[in-house]
Amino acid sequence: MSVPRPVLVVDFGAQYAQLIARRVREAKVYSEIVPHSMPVAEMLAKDPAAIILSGGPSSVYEPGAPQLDAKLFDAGVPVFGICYGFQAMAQALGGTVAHTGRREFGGTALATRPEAGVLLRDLPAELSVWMSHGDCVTEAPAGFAVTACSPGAPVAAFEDVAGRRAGVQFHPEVAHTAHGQAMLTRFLYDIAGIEPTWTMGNIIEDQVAAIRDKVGDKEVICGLSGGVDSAVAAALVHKAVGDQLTCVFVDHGLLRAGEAEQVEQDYVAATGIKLKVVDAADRFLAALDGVTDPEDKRKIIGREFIRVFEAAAREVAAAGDVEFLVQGTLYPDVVESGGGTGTANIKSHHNVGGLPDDLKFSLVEPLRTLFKDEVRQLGLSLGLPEAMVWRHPFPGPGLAIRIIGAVSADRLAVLRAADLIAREELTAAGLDRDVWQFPVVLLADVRSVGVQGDGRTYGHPVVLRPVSSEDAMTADWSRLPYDVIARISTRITNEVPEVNRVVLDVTSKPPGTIEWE
Ligand SMILES: Nc1ncnc2c1ncn2[C@@H]1O[C@H](COP(=O)(O)OP(=O)(O)OP(=O)(O)O)[C@@H](O)[C@H]1O
Ligand SMILES: O=c1[nH]c(=O)c2[nH+]cn([C@@H]3O[C@H](COP(=O)(O)O)[C@@H](O)[C@H]3O)c2[nH]1
Ligand SMILES: NC(=O)CC[C@H](N)C(=O)O
Ligand SMILES: [Mg+2]
Repeated sequence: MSVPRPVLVVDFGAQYAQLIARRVREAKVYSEIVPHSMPVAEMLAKDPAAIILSGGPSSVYEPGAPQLDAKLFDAGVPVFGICYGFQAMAQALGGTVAHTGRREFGGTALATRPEAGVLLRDLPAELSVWMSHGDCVTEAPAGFAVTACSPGAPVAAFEDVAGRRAGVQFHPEVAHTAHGQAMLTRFLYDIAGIEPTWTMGNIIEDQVAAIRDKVGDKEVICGLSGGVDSAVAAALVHKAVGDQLTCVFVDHGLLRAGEAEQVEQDYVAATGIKLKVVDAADRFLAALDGVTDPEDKRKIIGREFIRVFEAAAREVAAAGDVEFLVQGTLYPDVVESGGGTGTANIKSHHNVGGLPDDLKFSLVEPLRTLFKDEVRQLGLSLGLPEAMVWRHPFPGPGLAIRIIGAVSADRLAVLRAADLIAREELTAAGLDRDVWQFPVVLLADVRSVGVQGDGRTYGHPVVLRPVSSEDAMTADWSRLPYDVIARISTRITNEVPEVNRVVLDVTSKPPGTIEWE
């Protein structure tokens, strides 16, 4: 298999390094992330087609800030700097970076001179871009044309087209920057001269080869949830090692109505992969008894999953232990669990931060650097049914992190009933594909007074949390039609006796997250 020349994304500790790599893939160009600490000679040894310098939390002029070795520019490789990378590039090439006291965060108006370069050509002269900076470039290096400015950044973009170098203060990689993808492709195709030849097919080939290499002739189990990520991971592993794979579906008692039955029937029918179903509801509920702290719940669930996989592995293996566990882990699971370069722990996803310390399996996670929409495309390429590929995400810890308070069988039954109504009404309104995910949350320790049938009630509220998103990294609350919300509210309060109030969550992410715990 020939390895294409990579576009290297040099990570300066950015929130969005993976997002840059993902946008490059979207432009059908192969990319790899490398740490800023990698020596330039090592970067150049990879024969990069171009180099993109990411953002980062430091200030270039502070002692100890990650520096850019000017030797990078001697090799003639095309370079694109973003935010910190733009500032580091300016400094290394003799421009000036300063702290002017004017910070810009979020949507910012950009005034451009499209004709002065290539990057912004044919784009509007006024653009709304996403900024996140406190420092700015006040003077471009010699030989660079200034192609844009904003109220807080006198030099918001520069280009040296002949030298195949450009940079921007804003973030073209985030969905909120207008024409961001167009700018990145301009750099890749028109400045760096790269041909768009890389496809998802390459991911499949590469991963299948890597899995074969890692697993050899050993037995493998895969945690299968019925969600798209594990279905795609299992399909890849099945392609690589065939019948050495057994999938294990854990019914932990925290599932939604009808879910276990659906996985048991549909999955095997659609894929023909061996499936083992484990009923582990009692042990999960016992382990969660009385636990209210979200992180405690997540760690307990992560541990119990592994214990169940271990027991299942002992039954699956004809001889000896099963060494490998496949999980459908995606990049947002990793970065939210604090697994990025210097990133914070937001919540421990059960399959990453919630894994027990004594984990003995070697993990096989072919989707670990990808985002959900890429995984969906992969699923379609692998021939999985549309209904499986477009299913809304459902978190592994299930309804346990949608009951705010301790988890019990009674509370689960209440939430399950309310959740089913919300799902039914969303589907009936034909809105499934307009919504990314629709958690229903039970505020189990909160009660409020109501009046029903002329009598007083003292019941629990549920929260409707429909959101729109592209990759779960950021999200907004879905503007569902009021009549759909009204129907859901009426049905829940009529049909679920314990619930006498329905509220709507109108928080974006950030500052909220999608799930409440
Ligand atoms: N009930 C379950 N039984 C077995 N494995 C599970 C279960 N729930 C989650 N997992 C494992 O944990 C991984 C992460 O869960 P996650 O919910 O993020 O992915 P998914 O369920 O595959 O896809 P989706 O995000 O669409 O729900 C899964 O890919 C799977 O390997
Ligand atoms: O498998 C999972 N295990 C987990 O522990 C977990 N926590 C959150 N999620 C899902 O991840 C996405 C982002 O969630 P948040 O905005 O709530 O952080 C959303 O799609 C969430 O449903 C999880 N999935
Ligand atoms: N997002 C970034 O890369 C920020 C760069 C630098 N820390 C600044 O504040 O200007
Ligand atoms: Mg899931």
